[in-house]
Amino acid sequence: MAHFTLLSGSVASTFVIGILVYLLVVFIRCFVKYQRKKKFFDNLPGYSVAEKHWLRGHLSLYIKNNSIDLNGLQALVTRFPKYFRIWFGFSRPSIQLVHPDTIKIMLKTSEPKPLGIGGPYRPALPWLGEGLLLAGGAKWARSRRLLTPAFHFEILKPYQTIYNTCTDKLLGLIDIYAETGESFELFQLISNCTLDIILQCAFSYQTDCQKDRDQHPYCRAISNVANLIGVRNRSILYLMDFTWNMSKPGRIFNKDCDYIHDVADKVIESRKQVLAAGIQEKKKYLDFLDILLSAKDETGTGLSQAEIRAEVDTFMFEGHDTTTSGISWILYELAKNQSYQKLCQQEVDKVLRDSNDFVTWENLHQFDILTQCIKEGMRIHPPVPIVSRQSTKEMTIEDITFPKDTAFSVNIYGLHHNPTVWKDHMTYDPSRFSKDRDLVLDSFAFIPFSAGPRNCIGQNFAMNEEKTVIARILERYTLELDRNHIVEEKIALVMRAKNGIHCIAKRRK
Ligand code: HEM
Repeated sequence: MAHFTLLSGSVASTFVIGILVYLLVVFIRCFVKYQRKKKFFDNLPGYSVAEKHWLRGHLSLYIKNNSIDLNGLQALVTRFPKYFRIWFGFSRPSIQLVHPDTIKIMLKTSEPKPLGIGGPYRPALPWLGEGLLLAGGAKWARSRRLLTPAFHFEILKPYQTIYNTCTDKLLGLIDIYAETGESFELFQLISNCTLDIILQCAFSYQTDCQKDRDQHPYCRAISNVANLIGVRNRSILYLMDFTWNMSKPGRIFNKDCDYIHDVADKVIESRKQVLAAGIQEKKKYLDFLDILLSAKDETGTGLSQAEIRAEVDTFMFEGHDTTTSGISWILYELAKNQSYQKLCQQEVDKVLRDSNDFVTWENLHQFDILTQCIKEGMRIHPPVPIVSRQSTKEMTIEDITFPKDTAFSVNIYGLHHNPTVWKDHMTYDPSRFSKDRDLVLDSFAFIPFSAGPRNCIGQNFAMNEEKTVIARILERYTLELDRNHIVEEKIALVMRAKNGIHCIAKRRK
């Protein structure tokens, strides 16, 4: 018995020693790997290693007041005009690409989005699933092929009626402020209008969201989840799924996600039943859902219910906050630069002179100055300021071979404000985009819609919407900025205004 106890004691201690040795080996390997990674990334251009906090890395230099410090970012772009490295925490280096030469190497690939812990797209995953924005590899390639017909010009043409009728409602609301001369917050009004538009284009969903968005549970849920993605991205506390899911905002997010999925499932189901029953609906246009339901790949296989839902949700997300940001900041620049606003108004008056308050499909191609002003607005205030990728193989950029799994960001804001690419980058000068100007631009110098195989599939939809809404506003009003209100940019998933954009509308006719 004593012999057995002795034996089992020695087996146990050998086992414990074995585990300890194993843990030591794992620890040493991780440590060596980390030291190698640290040495490689520390040696790259960017914030100095001396400024790096042992836990937060360079986060407190880069992020101030819950948002990227734009002056700090500008200083980095000026010092390192091709790319720079930032340590997000002690173990997460990020390479920020800010020049066409470096950006095009990444954007010509279809490298996936970083969806791991701490990745900026991860919080959107429970809502959007593997829709086109977040999918990678073969799944993304198939979806991209199946969804491309949804943005054919024959499909987009009838949406002009939706853009115009939704803008009618918007103008009705601005009229109330114009009558009293009271200043109003532009971002929210535009957001309600673009939500109205995308709800109708995505699945013919009619709501009263422009009048009272918060009264409509679906619209309220969409606003909540979009805001809560930002909340999660800004706090280190919510990095892990379980801390997020247990937190109050996490629980609201999950509840609203379930509700949004439920609504989409019901709409898809009832549309499928109509199709199965062979009922011919009298429709003036095909919405995205119609296209998704009829899409088939080479083998004749269509999209599953979950896939269709993910794409509808992706359109809701990508097709609403982005256009809100674009339209609001373009109008802000026109209100600030009255001479360009006047030039646009003259052009709009001429183009729309016989059109009876309606921007037609043909009109869209007649806006030359307006298009220049829209592009310059999106250069200064890119609606999607940063997009990210995770490399799946080694990549050589500027003679440096970056290891597999490097986190890259295409910093569109940095690119559009890179003084080696854009002279007087802070000056609003729409003539940069004039056809008469012999400025030869690199095709990767101006990329509000990204570029390459993973560029924005909705860019024509977005440009048509922006032109229609802005032309109709300028036809009826002259906008001025409220001098008592300071407007500040805030980089989130889209470019926001910290305290909104307050302006005054004066009726022209
Ligand atoms: C001013 C408006 C818009 C801007 C500035 C914009 C910008 C962008 C950018 C920069 C990307 C690349 C994202 C990334 O790489 O992570 C993107 C992708 C995408 N956008 Fe847009 N977008 C706009 C409007 C729209 C609209 C209206 C829709 C749909 C109705 C849409 C649907 C998408 C989709 C589905 C993707 C993913 C494409 C893919 O990965 O294949 N976007 N957009």
